[in-house]
Amino acid sequence: MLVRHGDTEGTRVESVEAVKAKATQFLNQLTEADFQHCFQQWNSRMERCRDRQGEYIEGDKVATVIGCLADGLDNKIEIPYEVIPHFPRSTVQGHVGKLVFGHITGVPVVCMKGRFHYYEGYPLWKCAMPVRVMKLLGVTHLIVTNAAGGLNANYKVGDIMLVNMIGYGDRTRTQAKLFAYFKKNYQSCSRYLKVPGRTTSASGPASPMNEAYDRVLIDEAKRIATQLGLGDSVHEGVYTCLGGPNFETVAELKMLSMLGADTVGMSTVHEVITARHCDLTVLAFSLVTNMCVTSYQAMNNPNHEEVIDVGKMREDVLRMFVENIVRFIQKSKK
Ligand SMILES: O=P(O)(O)O[C@H]1O[C@H](CO)[C@@H](O)[C@H]1O
Ligand SMILES: Nc1nc2[nH]cnc2c(=O)[nH]1
Repeated sequence: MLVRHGDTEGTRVESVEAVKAKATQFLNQLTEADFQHCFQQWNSRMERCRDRQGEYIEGDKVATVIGCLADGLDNKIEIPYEVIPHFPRSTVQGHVGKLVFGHITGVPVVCMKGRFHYYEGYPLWKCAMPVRVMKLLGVTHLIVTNAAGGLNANYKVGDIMLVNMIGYGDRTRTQAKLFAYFKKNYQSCSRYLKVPGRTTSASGPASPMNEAYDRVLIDEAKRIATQLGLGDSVHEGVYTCLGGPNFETVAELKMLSMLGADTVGMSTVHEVITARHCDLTVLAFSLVTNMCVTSYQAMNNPNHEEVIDVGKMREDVLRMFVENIVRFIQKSKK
């Protein structure tokens, strides 16, 4: 499932408060039973899909969060978020808001056309909810992509960075929230997700994150990059997620740089935490859509248009890259 590079056409910063108000109102009405109901609905909806499409539910599936990939899938079935019970809505302008099922080189996949961000007013558990839905659909591997600012001075616009570690601008609060959520919903979630070997504790179920990003997939992705002639433009590094929707101040970037961050974005981390909690194998990468401005003297400013343009410019490369990774995943499971 991944990210709509080239799919985002503007962050509706001005409407965040309105979205927050709506989301809060919605959440206030949401009960644990609703959440369970949502998964049950999904199961039965997907059962109906299976009747029609057979192979979509059977066998191993890969999920990618990549909007541009969704367009190129074979045998597409599109399900708008609106018709999925309790599913969030895409509020970022240009995010189509559809789950797209199909095949990449014969492998069944589901892609998100439009993902959810904290800055849209959704709580993090809700931003990551599609990952749980994917687990329910039988997904085994999650390829998460993001548009990010390049903080590492050796990177260039258009480069790809394979994520090998986790960071979070507001990590403690984020994790506390996620744990609180897991704790509250663990029993019902685990029943549906069939997460083996997980136990509750005072702080919630523990998911080790030190190997969150699968080493085999990272190494294979690097090999594929070399094979595709992308060698010099593909790196491995640390992604940091901040809340957005604003880009960072120079001071924040200096601090993140000192802490060892290589790219900076506004997504991915909560999705990966959730994916690991339900035992999905994860590969994540950033597309460097702009270089972070780390000098007070610099005259250029990052902007969303640049992010979109670079996403579009690199769409073919991303597609080729992900197709090869998907092929490897399929081969390695035989
Ligand atoms: O993280 P993704 O969703 O790839 O997109 C990133 O790019 C946008 C900023 O232009 C923000 O939405 C930020 O989150
Ligand atoms: N936070 C953040 N997100 C981005 N998404 C694309 N570029 C950037 C950036 O520079 N900072």
